Amino acid sequence: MSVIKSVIDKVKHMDPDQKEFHQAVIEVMETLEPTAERHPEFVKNGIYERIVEPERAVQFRVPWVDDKGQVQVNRGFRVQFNNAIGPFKGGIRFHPSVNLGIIKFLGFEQIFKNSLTTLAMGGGKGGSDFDPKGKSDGEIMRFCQAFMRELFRHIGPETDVPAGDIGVGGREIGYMYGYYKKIRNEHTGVLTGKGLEYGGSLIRPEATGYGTVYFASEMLATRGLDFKGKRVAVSGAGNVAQYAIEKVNEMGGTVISVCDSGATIIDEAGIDNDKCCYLMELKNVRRGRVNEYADQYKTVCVESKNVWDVIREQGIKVDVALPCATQNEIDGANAEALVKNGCICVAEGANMPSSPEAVRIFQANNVLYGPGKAANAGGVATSGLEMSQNSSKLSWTREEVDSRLLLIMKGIHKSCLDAAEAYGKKGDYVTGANIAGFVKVAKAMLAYGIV
Ligand SMILES: NC(=O)C1=CN([C@@H]2O[C@H](COP(=O)(O)OP(=O)(O)OC[C@H]3O[C@@H](n4cnc5c(N)ncnc54)[C@H](OP(=O)(O)O)[C@@H]3O)[C@@H](O)[C@H]2O)C=CC1
Ligand SMILES: O=C(O)CCC(=O)C(=O)O
Repeated sequence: MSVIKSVIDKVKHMDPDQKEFHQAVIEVMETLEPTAERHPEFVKNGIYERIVEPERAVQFRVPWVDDKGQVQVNRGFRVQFNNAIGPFKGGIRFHPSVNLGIIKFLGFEQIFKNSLTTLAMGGGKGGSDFDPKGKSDGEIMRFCQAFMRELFRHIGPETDVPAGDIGVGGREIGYMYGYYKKIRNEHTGVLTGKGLEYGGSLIRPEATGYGTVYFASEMLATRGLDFKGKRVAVSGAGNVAQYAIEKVNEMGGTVISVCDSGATIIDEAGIDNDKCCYLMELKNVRRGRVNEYADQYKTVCVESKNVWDVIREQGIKVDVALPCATQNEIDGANAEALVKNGCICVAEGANMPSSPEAVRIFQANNVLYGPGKAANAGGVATSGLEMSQNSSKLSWTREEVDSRLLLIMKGIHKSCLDAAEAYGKKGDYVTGANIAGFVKVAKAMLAYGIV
């Protein structure tokens, strides 16, 4: 039996209920077969067995008091997956669906993504099953403080540097950083995505969305195409979606959709910059639902369905798809429909938003398909730039950070294509991203011996 198959079997056997983690491991491992043939030293030193096992995974109790004075208890996690090339690095997710398997899938993906950025960052991820929806600002603050009351002992600027993800934005980072500073009595780059006044980087809020569009633009350029005049479907309405919309508008495309977990909006006239500002205020300040957008602009609003279901059911034409909400939002039927409706490019702002069947359909139909670990790496890359600025106690201009982000995304695109070609899979961004990300980490692990 090949080492790859035996690693996959072992992962399934050890944690049978962690289905998202299995999905991520299978997707990566199946493309790494040729690296085992070319690098027998990786096999001999157990690199494949070791890379699927987190360095450590911490689970903890998060007790907090709600506005009615009642004690609530949530579960917190931090999975420190691999620090071969730098401190553990990856976001924190607050969402009721969070469990150990989801955090492990995200932490595992982060290893390869962070490696692709070329910056010195290992892979990690954390979160809680806490649901921020409908909570008051005071409740969010008390929860963030309770979460940090345990997390602080596991993190540090040279150890593990968390950031935001679903349900964790600037407000939550502020509360967590403020509490860390209080109990450790130190001002240090222990979190990224911080406010500009206390060590954050310009462009970090924009970086994941902008980076995804930069990556898509590079993919389109391989076929002599660009965003001008393209109809673009975006899912989600949060951080990544908002700045993807802003960048698509700048590049001359028309974004026709957004969604949250309550509804999908189809705006045939396009979500222009004014409407995007409205969406940002709605989501980031008023913390409302996207159906208010439909009331404001008299657009189509389909309750309880995601963007991809609506596009399939209504036969909506789309040139470029940017899934920016959550894992497995595009299933096989949705992928078939996107292909049928003319989609030529999919760049994943979210982590693992396409199911394995959807990925197969995109690739079989020659769609330019950019997996999340490459396409959305701009967020963590800019977190890496925030860490650099914190270490040197400097703040770079918006132009400087954005130009570095663009260069990094171009570099990731090239690394994916180069690795794919070097391993006989020309144009396959999945294989390219996995191999390019993996080989660097594997070589570092090899250098350390068995630890
Ligand atoms: N923030 C970052 O820097 C990075 C984020 N990512 C990934 O991007 C994705 C989005 O993250 P981000 O924008 O930060 O998170 P946000 O919390 O800011 O936004 C998430 C958006 O997706 C929607 N959403 C979540 N689940 C569903 C669902 N099941 N159906 C429909 N809509 C849903 C949310 O709606 P609702 O509010 O109703 O839940 C919300 O509008 C995630 O996969 C994340 O891991 C990747 C790299 C970096
Ligand atoms: O900025 C970071 O550290 C993490 C971003 C993130 O969570 C991700 O890339 O999925």
